[in-house]
Amino acid sequence: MSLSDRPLTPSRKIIGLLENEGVEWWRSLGSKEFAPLLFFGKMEPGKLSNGSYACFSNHKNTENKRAFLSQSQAKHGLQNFSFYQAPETMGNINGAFYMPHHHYSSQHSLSPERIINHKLLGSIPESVTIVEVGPRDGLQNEKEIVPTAVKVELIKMLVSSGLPVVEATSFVSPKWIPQLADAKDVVSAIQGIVGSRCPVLTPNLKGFEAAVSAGAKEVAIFAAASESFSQSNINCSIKDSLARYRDVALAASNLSIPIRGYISCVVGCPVEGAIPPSQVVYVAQELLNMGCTEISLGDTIGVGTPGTVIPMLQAVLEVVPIEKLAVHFHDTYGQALSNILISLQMGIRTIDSSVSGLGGCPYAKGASGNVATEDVVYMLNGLGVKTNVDLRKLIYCLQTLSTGVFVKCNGIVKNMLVVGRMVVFMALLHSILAIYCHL
Ligand SMILES: CC(C)(COP(=O)([O-])OP(=O)([O-])OC[C@H]1O[C@@H](n2cnc3c(N)ncnc32)[C@H](O)[C@@H]1OP(=O)([O-])[O-])[C@@H](O)C(=O)NCCC(=O)NCCSC(=O)C[C@@](C)(O)CC(=O)[O-]
Repeated sequence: MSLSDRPLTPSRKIIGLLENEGVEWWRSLGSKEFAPLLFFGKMEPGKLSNGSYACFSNHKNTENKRAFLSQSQAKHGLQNFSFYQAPETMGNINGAFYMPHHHYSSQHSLSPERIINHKLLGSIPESVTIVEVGPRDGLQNEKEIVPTAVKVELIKMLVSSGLPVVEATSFVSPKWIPQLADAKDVVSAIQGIVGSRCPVLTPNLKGFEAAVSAGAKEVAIFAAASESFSQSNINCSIKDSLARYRDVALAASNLSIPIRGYISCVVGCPVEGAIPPSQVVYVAQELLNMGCTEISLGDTIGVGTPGTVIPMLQAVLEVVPIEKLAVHFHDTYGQALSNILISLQMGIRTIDSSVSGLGGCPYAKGASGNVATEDVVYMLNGLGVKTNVDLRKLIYCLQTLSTGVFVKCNGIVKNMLVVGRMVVFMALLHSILAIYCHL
């Protein structure tokens, strides 16, 4: 679950209108606290009962102030409320979202000096590189195929939020992953992008050559620490995969193309269960030897806890320099942030994540999405760690995902491109409710 999906809780209770005029008006009613709020789903008046006021306003509405509701009004007035809509936001959903103009701001109460000297925080790096994997890891897992133009738009929005690396797609067999069959078009369309690196996955030389001719400047190969997972994911043994990857790595090195190496199932496999750190170490050493510039350790099915992740990281750190390591956690059991925190405490500076927690793994049934990028950024902001990511822009991207372009529903992003379809549905629902209430 990402920030945007969470229900209102007492700790997230304050609802504010973020236009100055509205805030002043609200203040005059006695409210002292303001915070941006974002939520999805139908809003229940009861959840607004926080001793404050619920306020919704359409910025274009000259009757702006009347759109504010007092708490008691809110209880009765929400079925047809107008809501704040940022000028740049598309869509209109009855009770669906509230666009914040402000950052979510997580704060810390320690000065930089105190953080450095703190016994638990002192080893956390000053800055972290976030590798956004949503367009690849997220979209490869969607049941419906997302149109190329939408993918490209998503990548551009992610880049514009300041993410330094946005993994764009995979040059894999379209028979295996039809969702990414348009890899060539996606890569061609993002050629003008500046400011972020956009690597792509390549499972073999065929994929590597296609990626390079489409314009890819960085690639990633993906091995596994589990024999069964290697078979189901890339249809060969670990040993054979490493042989294939040596060819790719050599070709990449000849063209001075940086190559990242993934290792899947670093703590657990859907078939084999617990994976011993020694298996991860073996694959990591091989990837390093063939020239990988970075190694990303994937808890593919999200079963790791600090109890398994720490020994695995300690073992890998014996062979891979820390600056070459990245971590890639899925959030099946809500352990991703704790695993990231301990990775940071161990000095790791590269974190993979996926906007809105998109993802899963086509070959690991039940694996939930990657840790949500917005949650990672929120935590890092709170720790005073620099990421270069503008959380407001990221949230805007996420909202576009959830409203104009996709609708997120029970953890699955369904490609809708159907603001229209949705609005019609909502209008119908609204009419039915109105008739029902009238009767
Ligand atoms: C590896 C293969 C290709 C082997 O697939 P295969 O069927 O064993 O290979 P093949 O060499 O026998 O080829 C079969 C067909 O695929 C074609 N082919 C072969 N290679 C390519 C290519 N590169 N691009 C396009 N087409 C390709 C090839 O030309 C042939 O076409 P046909 O003659 O039948 O018409 C296949 O198993 C595959 O594509 N697997 C992809 C699996 C995948 O993408 N998994 C998800 C990514 S990994 C992941 O998500 C984990 C990660 C990274 O996020 C970290 C974590 O969380 O753990």
